[in-house]
Amino acid sequence: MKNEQNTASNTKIISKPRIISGISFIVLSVVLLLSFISYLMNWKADQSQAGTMSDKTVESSNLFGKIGDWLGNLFIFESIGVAAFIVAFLFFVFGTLIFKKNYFKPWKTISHSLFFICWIPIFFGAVTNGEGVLGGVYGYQIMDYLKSYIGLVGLWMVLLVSFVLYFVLEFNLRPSSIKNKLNDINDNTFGRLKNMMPNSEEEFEADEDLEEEIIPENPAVIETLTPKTENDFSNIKVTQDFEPIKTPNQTSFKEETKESAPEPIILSSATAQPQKPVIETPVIKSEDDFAFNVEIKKDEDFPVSSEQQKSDDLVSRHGLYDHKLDLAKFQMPSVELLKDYGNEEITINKDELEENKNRIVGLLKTFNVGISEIKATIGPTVTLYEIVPEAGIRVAAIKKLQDDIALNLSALGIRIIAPMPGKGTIGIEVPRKNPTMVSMRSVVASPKFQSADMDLPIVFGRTISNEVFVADLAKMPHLLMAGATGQGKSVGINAILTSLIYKKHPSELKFVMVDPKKVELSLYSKIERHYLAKLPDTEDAIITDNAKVINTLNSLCIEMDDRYELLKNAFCKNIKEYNAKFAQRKLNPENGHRYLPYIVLVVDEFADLIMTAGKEVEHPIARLAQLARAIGIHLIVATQRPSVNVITGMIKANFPARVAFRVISGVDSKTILDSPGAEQLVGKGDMLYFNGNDLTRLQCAFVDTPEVERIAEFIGEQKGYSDAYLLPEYSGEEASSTVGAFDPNEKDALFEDAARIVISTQQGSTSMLQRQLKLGYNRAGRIMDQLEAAGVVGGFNGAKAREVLISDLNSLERLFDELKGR
Ligand SMILES: Nc1ncnc2c1ncn2[C@@H]1O[C@H](COP(=O)(O)OP(=O)(O)OP(=O)(O)O)[C@@H](O)[C@H]1O
Repeated sequence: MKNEQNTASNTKIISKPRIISGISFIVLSVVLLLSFISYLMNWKADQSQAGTMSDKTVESSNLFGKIGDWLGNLFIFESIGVAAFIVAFLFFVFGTLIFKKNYFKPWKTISHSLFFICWIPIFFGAVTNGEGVLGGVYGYQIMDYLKSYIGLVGLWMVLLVSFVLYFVLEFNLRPSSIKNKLNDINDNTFGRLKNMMPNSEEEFEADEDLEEEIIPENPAVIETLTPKTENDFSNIKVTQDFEPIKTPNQTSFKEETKESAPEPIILSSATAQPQKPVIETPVIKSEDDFAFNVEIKKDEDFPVSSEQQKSDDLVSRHGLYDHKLDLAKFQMPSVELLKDYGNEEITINKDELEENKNRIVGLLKTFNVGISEIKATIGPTVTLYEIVPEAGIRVAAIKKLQDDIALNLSALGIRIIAPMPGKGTIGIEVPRKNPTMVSMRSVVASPKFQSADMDLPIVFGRTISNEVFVADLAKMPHLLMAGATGQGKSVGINAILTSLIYKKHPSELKFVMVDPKKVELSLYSKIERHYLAKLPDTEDAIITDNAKVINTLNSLCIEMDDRYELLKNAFCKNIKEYNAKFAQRKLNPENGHRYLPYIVLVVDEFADLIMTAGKEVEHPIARLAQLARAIGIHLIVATQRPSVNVITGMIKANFPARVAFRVISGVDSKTILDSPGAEQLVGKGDMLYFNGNDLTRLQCAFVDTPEVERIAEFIGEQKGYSDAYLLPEYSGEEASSTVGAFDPNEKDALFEDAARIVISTQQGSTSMLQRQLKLGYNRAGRIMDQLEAAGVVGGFNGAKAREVLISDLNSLERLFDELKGR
């Protein structure tokens, strides 16, 4: 309807003079065409009549009489020979253009025509050497002129070269496109011929070869597009009422049906070259014994892409790819390997409970804080007293009493949570006199952990309400741990590693272990050929030398980049999708695809590393922390000294999940958790877990060294891989040059504004800073260097913009605070 209206309005726009001139041009083109044809047929007679226009006694043999003669003589004989037909054609083109019909592209048509109007007469002049009318006088004379200058051979060369050049320039012909065209022709003709022979083995192989040639990189992704047009025949139903068409002869309608039905097109993502599949045509035999081929497109008729077909075939022959097959007999460690520490049931000491309650109530009363309700929840290490204050009592007033309450209860580790998140209460955590130990065995055996449907489940221990607490490292996606010496950090790391080992097969998980203290992680060397990753040509998988850490971190960055490349080629968003696709045999190992295990980097004493290697360690860690989550590299970084020069803003910004064991001061607690509280913990695995939003107090599960040893031995005794998982080689020269340390005194006045612009636009570009802040290049460049030194952006990256290392403005503000504190 809309189209009709459009056409109607289009017709109305054409004015009468336009119609008249359009028709005139078209009529003139027809007159010219017929006159020229007629002239060519009788040119000798017609030519002899030239100049007898006014003589009525002389009769013309041209279709258009003497005018026809005259036109033919003028355009063909006296000028451009048969190229005159192009003039007639141009008149026709002008006519259609006046009618606003876009049958021809005006400038292209004119330029093509002009070329041939020049070339054809000379060509025919050279072929006929001036005999006849094909080249016209113009053609002959130009040819003659050229011949006298450049000779006959030169003339032909000019003609040929100009002809070839014309095609090359006009149609943008290049050797590659010619090859593609030839392939197309080959595909369309020979391919079709082959397709006409169903079940032919050669046909399948040929297609497969062709497919492989076209999509070498990623043969897996082929989309099938089914054009849904008005002509789509998918809804045609052959019913019993169908009356066969009766014709006396044997007739086939196959050709006709094919023409009208649109053919499905297979578009390969790599080449986007359409290929036409064969559609089977059922043959209906009519009474009259003629073959009537009807095409019915059913869903199953739509071709499955050959890659899909291939992977389906492979899966049906060999089943899904099993990454565990190399170590098919590997036995996961049993819970029995962990020590049973006896009864872990929480015993309620009513006297202790009552005493604490009375003290709290009494104390609050002396400070005029009325309580309407009090409730106790007993956990393994602390008891949580939840208070509902009387109406009108300010939370801040209770918060202020924290020290007084602690003093009065004469207990370490009192923590006041005012208000309790999600509840209308105030929480007071009071450590128990006899805490219950949480064994690793009890939490590993718990249904919550056993049935945890997570990529990298970690069972930390138990919450304040004695529930098993399980978190997914893959979601964190990196973990920062801090705690003063002797407070349970090493046990915590062992608990994390043990949880992962209990849940993941060696083919699914690899650890890169950095242990500057040399003794903490040495137990794990026994599982080197099962669970550890290392640099090629290194002896020990567990890295104790700080110089080697830099190489390993940079090698992990290369592994990360390689993995991103693999994911990109496989059109996958994350490692999970990628591995699933690999298991379905959709990714060809010959193209570098492989099953990707998760890699967990564990750094036991980060402070030590930062002190010795500084930015050289900080940069790759920050880079990994920022980018590695999608490709399955996760970081666990632990430190004894949570000071700001160890846990820098750049590190903190990229580690949303944090664990704090007991720390020495409130400042340390603020550094690690962004809030106080960790200094109030009681130690021995009492910890706070911060997931970026909520703070949860947990009792870490206890796993002793002999238990870890037993697990490592159990795994180490089993058949492993021939070597540890090898990381990509890294040669130190690749290390990027770094700018000096950030100096707050030399900070540009616009430093913070510039940082905010960079973070909000996520573009580390100097010219963008120039534009936004209206600065000269030098100053913008200086600010960019300062941003790099502060860890806001990455190093200079050639022509590309610098990598932005901080993802949001909140993290940036925290970095500013931290920089001010330096
Ligand atoms: N979850 C826990 N449950 C019970 N006791 C614990 C727990 N964690 C630690 N402990 C006790 O605290 C001691 C010290 O723990 P751990 O070795 O983990 O400390 P650390 O923080 O690693 O110290 P360092 O940094 O000096 O190595 C342990 O030997 C153990 O007795």
